Amino acid sequence: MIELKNVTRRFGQTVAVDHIDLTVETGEVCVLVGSSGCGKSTTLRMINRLLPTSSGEIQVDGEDIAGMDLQRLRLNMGYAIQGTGLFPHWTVARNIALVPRLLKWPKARIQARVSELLEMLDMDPARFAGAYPQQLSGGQAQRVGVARALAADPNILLMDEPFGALDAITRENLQLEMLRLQRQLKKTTVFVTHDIDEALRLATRIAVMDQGRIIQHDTPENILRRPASDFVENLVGRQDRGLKLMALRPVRDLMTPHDKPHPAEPGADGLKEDDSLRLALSVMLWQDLQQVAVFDHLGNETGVLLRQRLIEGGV
Ligand SMILES: Nc1ncnc2c1ncn2[C@@H]1O[C@H](COP(=O)(O)OP(=O)(O)OP(=O)(O)O)[C@@H](O)[C@H]1O
Repeated sequence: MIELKNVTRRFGQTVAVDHIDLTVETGEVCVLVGSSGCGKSTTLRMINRLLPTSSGEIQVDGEDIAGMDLQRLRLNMGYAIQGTGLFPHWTVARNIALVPRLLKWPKARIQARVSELLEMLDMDPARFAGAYPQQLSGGQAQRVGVARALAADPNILLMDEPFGALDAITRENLQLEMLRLQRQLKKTTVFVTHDIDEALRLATRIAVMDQGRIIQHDTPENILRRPASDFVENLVGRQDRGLKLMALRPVRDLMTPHDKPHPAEPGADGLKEDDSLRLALSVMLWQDLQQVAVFDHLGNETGVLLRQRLIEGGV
C-alpha cells in the first residue's frame, strides 16, 4: 500500500503538488489523470524519491520512505517512462537485465527471467533478446521498457505516460496487454496519463488532478456517473458518457446464458464474453442484428446478447 499524506512539492514559487492525500491499496491500479502541468509526474517521482517532497509524508506499507535505504526503496519499485529510457548501445536482454544484474543474480537465472518476460510480453526471445533498441518498433521498445520495470519482480510499478508516444492502435494493444498482465501479476501500480480513456480503461481508481490538487479520487464508474465538478465532467466528456460506461462493462454482464454451452459452428460470428458492451453495440448497429451469439475463451457458445437488453441495461 502507498499512502501520500498532505504532500506538497514546490519549485521556487510554483506549487507543483499542493497538499495531496492519496491512498493506493495493494494490488490496485491508481491512474493519475489531468492536463499538462497539473502535477502528475511530480507526484509519481516523489514516490520513488527521484524528487524529495517539500512537506508531508509518503509511506509504503506503513513505512515512511524518507528514512528508507534508497536502493531498497527503488528495487521494490519498477519504473517505466515515455520514450522507454532504454540504453541504445545495450541489447534488449541487457536492458531488461539491468536490475537483476545490480542484484547479482546468477547468469542462468537472469537469462531465464529475460526470456520469461519477453514471452510474457509476446516477443520471441530468439528474435529479440539480442536486438538493439533502434531495431525495435515504438511498441516493441515500450514493451521492453515494461519488461525492464518488471524484471526483479518489484511489488510496485510506477508508470509515467508509458504509452504516450505511440500510435492509437499500438497504444490500445499495449493497454489490453497491461490489463492482462495486471490480472496475472496484481502489482500495486501508479500510472500517469493525460488521456481519460486510457485512465478509464486501466484504473481500479482514478485520481483526477488539477493545479497540483486531487479533485476527485474514485472508481472509473463513479467518475463517469458522478463527476465531482464541472472540471471532471468536462474531462470525461458530457456527451459520450453512455458509451464510455458501456466500454467499462463486459458482455458477460448482460448476456442471456444457454442452459448448456455448446461448441460453436465452424466460422460462426459472435462476441466474446470479455468484449465490452460498447463493442457489442457497435457490432449490432453495423450488422443490424437483434441478437448476437456469445462465446467463451474455449470457443463454446455460452449464450446470446439481446439488443433490447443492451439498450435497456447498458448504462
Ligand atoms: N524540475 C522542475 N523545475 C521547475 N518547475 C518544475 C519542475 N518540474 C515540474 N515543474 C513544474 O511543476 C508543475 C507540475 O509539473 P509536472 O511535470 O508534475 O506536471 P504533469 O501533470 O506531469 O505534466 P505533463 O502531463 O505535461 O507531463 C508544472 O508547472 C511544471 O512546470
